[in-house]
Amino acid sequence: MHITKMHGLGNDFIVIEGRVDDASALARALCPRRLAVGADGLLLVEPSKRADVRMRIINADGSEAEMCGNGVRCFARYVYDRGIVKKEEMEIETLSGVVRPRLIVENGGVAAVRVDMGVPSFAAEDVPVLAENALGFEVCGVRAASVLCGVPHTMVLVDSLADTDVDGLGPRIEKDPLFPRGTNVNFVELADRSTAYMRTWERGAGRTLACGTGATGCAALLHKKGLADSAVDMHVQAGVLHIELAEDGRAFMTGAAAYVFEGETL
Ligand SMILES: N[C@@H](CCC[C@H](N)C(=O)O)C(=O)O
Repeated sequence: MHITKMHGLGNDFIVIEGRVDDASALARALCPRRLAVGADGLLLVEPSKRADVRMRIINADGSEAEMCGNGVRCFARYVYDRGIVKKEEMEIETLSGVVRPRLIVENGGVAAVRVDMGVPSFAAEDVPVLAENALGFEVCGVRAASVLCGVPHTMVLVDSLADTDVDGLGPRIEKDPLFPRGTNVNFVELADRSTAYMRTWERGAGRTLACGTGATGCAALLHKKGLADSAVDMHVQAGVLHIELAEDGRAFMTGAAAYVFEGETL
């Protein structure tokens, strides 16, 4: 099987075209690090009746997620570079709806990708604890807030990321009964109104180096709480995601999408 390895700020994916019989089993076979190719998830390229192309994201543990922010930037670059979609602005169908990436092309190459991520939701049907959500609620002994940005996210504001036990607290919050679908967990240290630092523990993938839907959802939460402006640089471990929040609630994420290698599985 032909595979392409890509990453968005260190959040890495194996991109596969063509029919896959058991995507969950394939993710569990290919994603383990050291033992296989190694990745946070699979991105499957499929035809779409509603958009230019369809993206499926399968987490490393075999579960299927509704959306993936870093993944959709990689995916957009992939389908553009291969002529599967011959447009710099395209529509990609995901399980959470249609997202709209725009490729930023410089000197004939894709320098970055800006994605219209839609409107992050704080609605009662999307996040389980709306009444307290805007100001935070208690989970696993810490204050948190939730947002749906394609996938469910929980944000914990911390004074110091260096003093935060991401690997200890992350999996406990991910599986807390408060979140029937599970949740991604983002620990955020706010530096000023337009700069934040974050570390993420992902549902179905564990600790990752970056999370696009997480950065977008957290910027939207910070803005909603009055703690941040409408443009925020979210610093993840391997770089920066720039998030812009429009008056109508839409969120735009801009960041890199890079190739690692291509190859054939044995
Ligand atoms: N890393 C992604 C999110 C991938 C899905 C997530 N693990 C989930 O199950 O919700 C991103 O960049 O958004």
